Amino acid sequence: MEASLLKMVEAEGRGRSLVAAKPLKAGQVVLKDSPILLYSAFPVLPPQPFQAAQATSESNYCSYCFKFIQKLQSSPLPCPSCSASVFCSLHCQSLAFSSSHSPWLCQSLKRLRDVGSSPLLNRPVELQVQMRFLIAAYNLASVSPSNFQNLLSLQGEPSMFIDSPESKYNVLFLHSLVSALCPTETGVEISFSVELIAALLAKDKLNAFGLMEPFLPENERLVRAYGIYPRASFFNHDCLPNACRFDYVDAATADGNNTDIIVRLIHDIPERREICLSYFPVNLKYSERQRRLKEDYGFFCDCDRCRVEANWSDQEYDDGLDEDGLNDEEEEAAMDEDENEEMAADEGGDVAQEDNDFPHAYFFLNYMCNRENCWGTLAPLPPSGFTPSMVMECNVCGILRNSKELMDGNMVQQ
Ligand SMILES: C[S@@+](CC[C@H](N)C(=O)[O-])C[C@H]1O[C@@H](n2cnc3c(N)ncnc32)[C@H](O)[C@@H]1O
Repeated sequence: MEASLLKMVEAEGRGRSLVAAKPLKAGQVVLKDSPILLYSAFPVLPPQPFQAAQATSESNYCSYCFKFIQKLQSSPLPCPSCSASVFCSLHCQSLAFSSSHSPWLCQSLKRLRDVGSSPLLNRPVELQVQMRFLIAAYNLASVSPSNFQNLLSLQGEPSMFIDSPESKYNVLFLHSLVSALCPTETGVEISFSVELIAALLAKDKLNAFGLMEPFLPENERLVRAYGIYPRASFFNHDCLPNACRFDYVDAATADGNNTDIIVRLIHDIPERREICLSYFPVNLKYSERQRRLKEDYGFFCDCDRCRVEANWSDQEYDDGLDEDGLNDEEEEAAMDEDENEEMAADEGGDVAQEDNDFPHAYFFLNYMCNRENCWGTLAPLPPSGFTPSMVMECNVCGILRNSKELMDGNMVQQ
């Protein structure tokens, strides 16, 4: 955590929360976090019958850094033992062998992938991916006990997975698989009980970030890998976030940390204001947002936007919403807000948005990407010194736009 920028506080009804330790600027990077655990989002066993011509499969990605291998110059290096895991370079391979692809994990995956005897055969994809997470977590306990403790310190209670008979059945099944794979003589001191398996699944569900495929307007954007980012996990949700996260998995990063996530501020933030991300695209309707927050994160959202939209009927939502998701009245409100902001900025003041009936209108016009089917959030590039950047970057499609020309849809570069 950038201790000078963020402070962790306990907030009533929201648990640990991150607040600005001082006034912060639009575009400022408030956190760069590396994963303590990464695992593939692909099922352990390929779908049956396996389509060789399938556009993407596990072997398209480096099993260590999750870069798209076909984009790279060098030919991929399969793991000599399990061969289903491939690496983009000798460097990634040797790092993986001493961490995420240890001999135990490699053997476990090999057993689970054996179509003749795998207990995961014909099991749902979600269960197979949960199994991947659990063996990665067990492996973490062995190769890095301190990072495993970090994982255990994240929010997530076993009850989330053992209170309903169906999810309890899955936990018992996954527990039996993990137990069968665990060596009797193990360096892991923690017992992987049913309760721990349920707690780990809950921690994964509440805290994992998805590393996504690049955006293509005509395709649904799939998750390539999931990661546990111990510090980024402390950001709470808001349906109108003031920060958003970026990742650059396929980029050639100088430090080799291509799986890091970077959290940047969308606009200026005063000291002590909580910094929040949105846990999903901001264009979702009130009922859909509340459903996802309840089912996936176990809470009811009472943010400014939800308080306004709670009184809307579905009809009101649909009436007259145009491409940017705003109706005429809202658009006018947002335009006024825009003018207010310019005036406030000229006067060196802040924009008061609290009393706005349409807290999202200003946000949608200024910070939501208007590229077809993108629904990403725009944040300025980092300021240079005290000078704010006029270039906004979309955290989904990556497009760069000049903030003054945003409403005309002009792009700077792709
Ligand atoms: C990724 S964690 C965020 C950090 C968490 N508050 C903690 O103490 O570790 C997600 C969990 O935080 C809580 N949370 C996040 N946003 C919230 C909000 N807007 N209102 C209430 N609880 C929230 C929920 O319990 C959610 O499952």
